[in-house]
Amino acid sequence: MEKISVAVRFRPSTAGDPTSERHWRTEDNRISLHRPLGTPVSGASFAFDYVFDPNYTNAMVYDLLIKSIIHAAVDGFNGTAFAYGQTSSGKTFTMNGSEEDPGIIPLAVKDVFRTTKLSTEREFLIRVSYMEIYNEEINDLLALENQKLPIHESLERGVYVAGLREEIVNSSEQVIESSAKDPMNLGDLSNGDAIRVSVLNLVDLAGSERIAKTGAGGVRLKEGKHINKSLMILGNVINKLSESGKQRGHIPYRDSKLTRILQPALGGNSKTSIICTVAPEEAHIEESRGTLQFASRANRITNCVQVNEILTDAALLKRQKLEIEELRRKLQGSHSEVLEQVILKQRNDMHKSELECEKLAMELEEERKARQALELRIKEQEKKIDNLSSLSISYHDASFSAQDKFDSITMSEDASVSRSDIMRTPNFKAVSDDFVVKRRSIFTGLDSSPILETGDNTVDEDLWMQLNKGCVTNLDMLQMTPEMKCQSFSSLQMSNEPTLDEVAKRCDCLESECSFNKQQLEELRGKCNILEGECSLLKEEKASLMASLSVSEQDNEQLRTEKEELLKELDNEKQKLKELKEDFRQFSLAFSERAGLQVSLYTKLKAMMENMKALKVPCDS
Ligand SMILES: Nc1ncnc2c1ncn2[C@@H]1O[C@H](COP(=O)(O)OP(=O)(O)OP(=O)(O)O)[C@@H](O)[C@H]1O
Repeated sequence: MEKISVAVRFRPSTAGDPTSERHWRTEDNRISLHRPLGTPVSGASFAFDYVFDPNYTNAMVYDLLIKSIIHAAVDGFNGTAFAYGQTSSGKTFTMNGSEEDPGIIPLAVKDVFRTTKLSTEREFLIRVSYMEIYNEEINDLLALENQKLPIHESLERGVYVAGLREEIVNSSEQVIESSAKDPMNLGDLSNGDAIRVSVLNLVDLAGSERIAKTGAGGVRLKEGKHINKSLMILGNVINKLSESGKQRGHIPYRDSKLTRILQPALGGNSKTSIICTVAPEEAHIEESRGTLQFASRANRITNCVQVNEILTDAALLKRQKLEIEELRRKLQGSHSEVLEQVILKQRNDMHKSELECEKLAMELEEERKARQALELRIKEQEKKIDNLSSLSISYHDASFSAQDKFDSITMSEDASVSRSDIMRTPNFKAVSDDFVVKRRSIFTGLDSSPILETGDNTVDEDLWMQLNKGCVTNLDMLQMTPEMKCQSFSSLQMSNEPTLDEVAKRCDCLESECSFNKQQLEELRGKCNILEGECSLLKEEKASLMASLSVSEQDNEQLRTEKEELLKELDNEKQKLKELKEDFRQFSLAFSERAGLQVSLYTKLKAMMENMKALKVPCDS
């Protein structure tokens, strides 16, 4: 996008009119209208790309405003420069200039030839046409028979005047001086390459003043009306284009020949500069304000500029080959492959996480089993503890009954050994010499009371046996240690069943084991919870992976479709290329046939001429 450049140019005031200084004041690129006393008029201050006061020469105006357009035209961009302003404000002076101060058209023409000659890489063909728009009719000024020419539009040429003569020129001297409209085609002929064709319009418009002000009548009035209409539509087009996109609406390019021809220059594909000429005198203030408003609106227009290329068959072939290569490259390095890799990676990731999930599930299962086993073991141990406890209680009861019995047979001299002491700590209290078993040779009649009223602290062997109810005891040992203390008694008593001490110890042991197992169980539960959490996280991850996989697969599907379309396009292009090659071949054939025909015609003509000459000779003689 490129803005239209707009400059305002003041011509010198007519001799002896000092009023201009008082009204228009310029400062850099600003102009403002002031009252005779010097106060600024509101709404009459303007800013442009350039403001040229009368001190600026045409060459300076050209350098600052037009030169870049001319150089761009040589590079293949369309260019337009036109002057707009009321009669006698200096349009023609600006566009054509004088001998001493050549205007934009001669300066541009010279510059075109100078620039094209400097170019060593490209060849140029310069064609010039020259026309006027008069009463909404287009007349060719190079071929006066070409009148009322129509405007056509085509894809290759855009908008153009059909039938307008175009002269090929090789130097600036050959270019016909113009004062109306001067479109110049700059064709860049580079062998085998695309041809750049740019159109340079250099336009000198008619005066923009209102027709009533001219006081014209008759033919002049009709002419004025057309000019007026044409410029009014130019104003409308500029107005519309200066508005923002939505408000813009329809642009009435087709309402006049001028706007139709200038269409590319106004909001189209062209670099455009407008020079608005202003007459500085007081009498022209209103017209000047109108010109400045026009300029101000034009300054808001943006064009869309691009190089114009026309392709020769060879260039077209080359271009299409490049396009096909490009399409192929696109297909090879297409995004779909990248996406496929992404999908593959996602699948791998998903597979990994599935495996991890399975592993975790197995671990969890093992942990669960271990927990169950542990719980079972704990239960068994608790049962055992219960059993042992009950056993301990029953044994305790039993020991008490035994004790009671012993109490009755023990001639205890130490009353300090109490029942409760024996119950709590059966081996704790040492009872000295209070009970000693003594072997007896003959023992009978023990049923009711095996305790002998011997008066001493010994019992015989059989009694001992009966009291112990078959416990295996080494009585020899007992005999050998007849003075064995009560402390040994319990071991004798419980040779086959655990002692209370052992039971208590075992209980303690089992309890500690149980509490350790419980602790372990707690730890396992915690571990299980963590594993379950991890497992659910993995499940979530899996779900999101599945979702992204399905999105990727959709993308892939779309890309596959695109790829297929591209392949179809490629096939079409190949087909076109084939057809073009065929056309080219046909064309070459036709061309060579024509060349042959021309040669034979030439030979025939030559022969005829010679015949005629031969016939003529006898006549003269
Ligand atoms: N910048 C300038 N410096 C010197 N003289 C100028 C300048 N601009 C215009 N003039 C003179 O002013 C007069 C009117 O200028 P010109 O003929 O260019 O006006 P115009 O706008 O083309 O008028 P019209 O619309 O009738 O063709 C001419 O004599 C011209 O030489």
